[in-house]
Amino acid sequence: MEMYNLGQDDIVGNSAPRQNPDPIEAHRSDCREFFEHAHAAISVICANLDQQLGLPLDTLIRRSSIDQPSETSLRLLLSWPQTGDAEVGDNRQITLGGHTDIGTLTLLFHVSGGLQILPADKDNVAENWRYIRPEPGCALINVGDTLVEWTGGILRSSLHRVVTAPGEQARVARQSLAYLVRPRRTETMHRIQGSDVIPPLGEGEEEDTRSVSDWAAWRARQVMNGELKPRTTGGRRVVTRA
Ligand SMILES: O=C(O)CCC(=O)C(=O)O
Ligand SMILES: [Fe+2]
Repeated sequence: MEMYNLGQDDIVGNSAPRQNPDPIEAHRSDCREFFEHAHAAISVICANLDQQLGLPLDTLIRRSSIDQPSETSLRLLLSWPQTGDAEVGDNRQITLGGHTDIGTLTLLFHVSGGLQILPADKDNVAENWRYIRPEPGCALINVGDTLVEWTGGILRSSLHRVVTAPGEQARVARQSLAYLVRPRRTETMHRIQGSDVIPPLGEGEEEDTRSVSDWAAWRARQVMNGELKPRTTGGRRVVTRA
């Protein structure tokens, strides 16, 4: 697996420009347009979530504004074709290990198969992972861990991974794009207040006062050191507005 992360701040001008590889530098304005479109799509999703969560309109999108510094990025992923016998399930290679996305929302653009999720109530064994078939003309939306924390576990971030695609697709390179939305840097991990849907902190629960960046760095470190096993989190049942 090869990947390259293109920073939103770099492309839209929230920070000094970085020197990216030539094919990107030659298409800076296309990249900017991509970020703007992707952000517009995220705004629609956030507005719907605001409504469902009983929050004032724009609560969520204001926390991920495109013109404020954040760690939002566009990840370009490439998995090389698998050599050998990929038809046999056990021989499939895992090219991106099981994880949850750390930010708020992810827009995933994929054309060939290979993405799998582990349904929330299932054990992490090979036969329980399900392929997610790409739908022509559609992007896949993932909820990330930050939104789970902000909503007191109402929203769910699912464990997912990339393996060799089924059938003949195993013989072609797989390319995908993940627009990984992170909150603006000034935001904290405090649970969102002012909603009658998001539960208040319960007994024994403590407010997480860390900045989103400190929290994300801590979490990534924990996963890397093996102290935290990535798993699906959140998904509390609540009554939402019609
Ligand atoms: O390439 C894919 O389909 C998934 C990528 C992904 O999960 C990620 O970059 O976080
Ligand atoms: Fe992911």
